[in-house]
This record gives sequence, C-alpha cells and structure tokens, in this order.
Amino acid sequence: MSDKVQGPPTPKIHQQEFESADKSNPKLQAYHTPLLSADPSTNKDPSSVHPHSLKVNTDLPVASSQDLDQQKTPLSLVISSFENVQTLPTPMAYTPPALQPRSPIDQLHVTKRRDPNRARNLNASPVTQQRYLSELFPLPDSSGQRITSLPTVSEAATIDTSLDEDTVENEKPLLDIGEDILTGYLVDHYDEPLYWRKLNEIGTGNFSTVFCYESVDQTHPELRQVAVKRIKYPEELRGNKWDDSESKYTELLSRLESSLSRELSVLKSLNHPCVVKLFGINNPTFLQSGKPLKDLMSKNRGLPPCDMIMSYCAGGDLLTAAADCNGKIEMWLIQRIFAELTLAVKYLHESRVIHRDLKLENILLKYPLPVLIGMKNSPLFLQTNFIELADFGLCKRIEPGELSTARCGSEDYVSPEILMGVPYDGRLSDTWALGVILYGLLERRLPFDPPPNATARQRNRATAHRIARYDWKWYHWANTDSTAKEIVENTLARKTNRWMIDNIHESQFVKEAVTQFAF
Ligand SMILES: Nc1ncnc2c1ncn2[C@@H]1O[C@H](COP(=O)(O)OP(=O)(O)OP(=O)(O)O)[C@@H](O)[C@H]1O
Repeated sequence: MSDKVQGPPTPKIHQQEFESADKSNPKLQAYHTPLLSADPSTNKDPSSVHPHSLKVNTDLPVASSQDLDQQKTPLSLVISSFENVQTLPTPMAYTPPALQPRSPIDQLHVTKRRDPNRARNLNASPVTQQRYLSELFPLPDSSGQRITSLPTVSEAATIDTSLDEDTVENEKPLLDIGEDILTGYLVDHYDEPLYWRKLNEIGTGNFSTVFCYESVDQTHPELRQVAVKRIKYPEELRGNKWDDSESKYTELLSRLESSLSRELSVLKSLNHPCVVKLFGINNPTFLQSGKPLKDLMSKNRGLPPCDMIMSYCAGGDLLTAAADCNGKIEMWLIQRIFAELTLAVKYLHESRVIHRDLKLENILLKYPLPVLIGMKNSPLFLQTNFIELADFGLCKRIEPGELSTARCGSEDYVSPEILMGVPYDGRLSDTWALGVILYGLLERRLPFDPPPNATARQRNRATAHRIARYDWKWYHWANTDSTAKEIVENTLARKTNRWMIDNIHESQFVKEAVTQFAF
C-alpha cells in the first residue's frame, strides 16, 4: 500500500560553503548536517547545537537557501572509516520553538556524536544532544525546549492503564540501601524487589547512560549481570527549578512521558533472542501507569530516576567493536551478524513494530569480538545468538499499511523518503538502514560518506545530498562477487523497488546462515 505513495521529485540541493574547524588538517573529513524543516513556526536554539555538529545548507523541501545561509556551526571532525572513527552520526534532533525569538525558518537538526570511547567508559562526557525528530504536522507553539523522542498524536504509547491510580497509591516504598545498589522489579513481578550492585558505566547515548550491574543474591543466572539504562531527563526538567504550571514544561513532560512509555511498552512486549530484553525496572509505576512521570512527580517533587534493567551484552556495540579492529571483520562473521540482525528486524516487522534507528551503534555483541571469533569451532557456535538489537527509543507500533510521518533517525542511515519529509513506510526505511549497515561492514565506510579520495567539492557535499541522489558505489567490492552485494543493491534503492525484510531473509546470503541456527 505504501508503495503507492509517491515521493516528491528528487530535490534540488544547493551546496554551500561551511566553516571548517580545522582546515589545516586534510585528513579530517566533515560530516554534514542537513537542515531540514517541517514546521514553519519552529525555531532553533543555538545553544542546543552540538559543538561538533556541522550544518550544510541544502535546498530540501522546506527551508529556503536564504534562511539556511544564516546557519553556521563548527565542523564535525570525523574520519569516515573505521580506522579513525571519532564521531558518528547521531539521530536527528528537533528543536521546538521554546523561548527563542522566532526565526523565519524551522529546522530539524541532524547532529553528530559517537565517540567509540563512550562504550569503553573512557570518561566520555555525556553528550547533551537530544535525539529527534520533526513532525509533518505542526507542534504546538508552546512546546518548549529540546526534548527526547517526540511521539506524535498517532504514535501515542500503548500503555497498560488498568492499574493506574490504585497501583501507584499502593506501591511499596523503595528501599534505600546505598547509591550503588539498585532495587528493581522484574516485569510483572512487582511485589518482589531484587537487588543489583553497580559495577561500571558501559555506554552513553543522547538519552541515557548505561551501566553494568551484578545481582546481589546471584539467584537468577540470567540476571547475574544486567545492563541498566538510566534515562537522562532533559535539562529543563531536571531538579525542581521548573514551574509545572507553565505550559511549555507540561508539553515537554508529556512528550517525554509518552516517548518513554512507548519504548518501555514495546520492549516489554518483545521476546526474541536477537533483541535486547527488558527484565525489569527500578519503579513499577513506569511500566504500570498510563502517566508514570506525572504520577511519580506528584509523589516525589521532581522526576525520579528511570532505570531500565536489560540483558547485558558484554561485547558492547558493533561500531566500537568494528573500530577496534579497523573494520576488518571476516566475511563469515559479517554474514552471521547480519543474518541475526535480519531475524531481529523480521521479528519486529511481523510484530508490527518499526525500529527507525537501526545503525551499527545499536547492534550489541553478546561477547567481545575475539570471543565470538573463538566460538567458530565451538559446539556453542550455532546454539547461541551473537547479537542483540537495542535502543527502541524511536520505535513505533504500526497498523498494516500505515505510513509514518515523524522525521527521525540517524543522519547516515536515514532513508531518502524520511529526508524529504514525505509519509513513509517505516519497514522500508528500516530495510534501507539495513543496507547502510551491511555496506558499512563490507566496505569499512558508510555508503554516503564522502568517497575515498574525494575532491574538496565532493567532501563538502552534504551526506543528505548524496542520500537524496542515491549516490553510493562499491569500492573494495567493485570487482568481486558476493551474495551480500545483492542485499545492499536492493535496499539502497528507491522505495518502489526496495526489498522488504522478507526479501532480505530469503536472500542467499542470509538464508545460508539462518538455516543453520539452533537458537
Ligand atoms: N544492553 C546493553 N549491554 C551492553 N551495552 C549496552 C547495552 N545497552 C546499551 N549499551 C551501550 O550503551 C550505548 C547507549 O545505549 P542506547 O543506544 O540504548 O542509549 P541512547 O541514549 O538511547 O542512545 P542514542 O543516543 O543512540 O539514542 C550503546 O551504544 C551501547 O554501547
């Protein structure tokens, strides 16, 4: 059904000059931040722009070049190969009007982040950027500040509201047994608290900091080590400084609440070996209430922490793992990882969930890469999954045939139709991102990076520009055959011809691996 929806013609994109943070170093390549726009009333908060973000003016459907001329930020210093990855893309961040003076344009920022050090806990400072998106329909003028995920009206979370007020009233007080001890409750077992001890920080994203915890009593083998994803609340909502009678805060709070509830409710409903598991939560209200933040705030005077207790992936994320070995991952392992990823996405799509943020950073390895490689000759090889797909902060439940409008995702992985702001089939945008991932693993660079040996002009061209023109090609694999190539060629393609997840699943490359799995 969605294929019948025609996108606009390929946009004309004007390339303009930008400022370089270090013009003296020819090795530094710029990642480009396209300026997109959806709501003419939207303005940008200059303080919200990540210092490493780069904006390049593009003539995409909604922003005039004159407006875009006014926007300049420092370069993102990125080397677009795994050898020297410094930052990689961050999801699009949308800045609602907030209290800023109104500007003639509205914007959707695609910001950069991704320092592989973040996953190695090398004092990576949490990035203050926020994820997200713009909507095709206008946001209320009162919607303030930069916020996490912005659910749309049509994307409201599916929450179990059956318990609501009573549950909240009768909830047991949390035990306070030291700041390194986490009290948590398993999903649907909210009467029995369990305890974990903090070990270390294992990752940080725009919306959360992730820690490794070990179980205090060690009774449940599966729960011995867990990842605890602690939600970072938007600065504006931290502490008790804000005035909850002000509509801009109320709006921000309800968007945050809706987004968080959606992520939790989807995660709670999923059960697949290749998808990260939500074991529990530090406070049952987050899973039980239809309005957890408001309920908890009224009791706590301020936002209480939200700690999601999840399955732990000791190998960290695939981007960092690939960077650690300069992207040199053997073909059998690429095939294995990609086949598992295909199973995960197939499961999601069959469960009517779209992920919308598929990328190397969100593919977690169950064990460190050398351990996985060592498992090749072990009996466990086919019996255990190697990856888990994580970060459901932008996911959405869809109805059959439903098109989405929220413009969200991460710069290098975003499909042309999302970029152009037309209603899109989220399943096809997910398979586009799968094509980007597989290309990245094969070529050790992302498909819409400036080409190797790029001219200055090519380097300056925005990623969005290349995406909108389907401008990618093979380099390492130009003269070599592989069954993997057909997947990339059929996913980094126009939506009318693009493969769905079942096509990928049926491809020789994936089928060969999947038919051997015993998990
Ligand atoms: N279950 C886990 N096991 C091990 N590491 C994890 C786990 N979950 C997350 N991490 C690490 O923490 C990082 C951030 O997690 P996640 O992507 O869920 O956070 P986020 O704030 O939603 O990020 P983003 O800014 O991409 O939206 C991951 O890239 C990964 O390195």
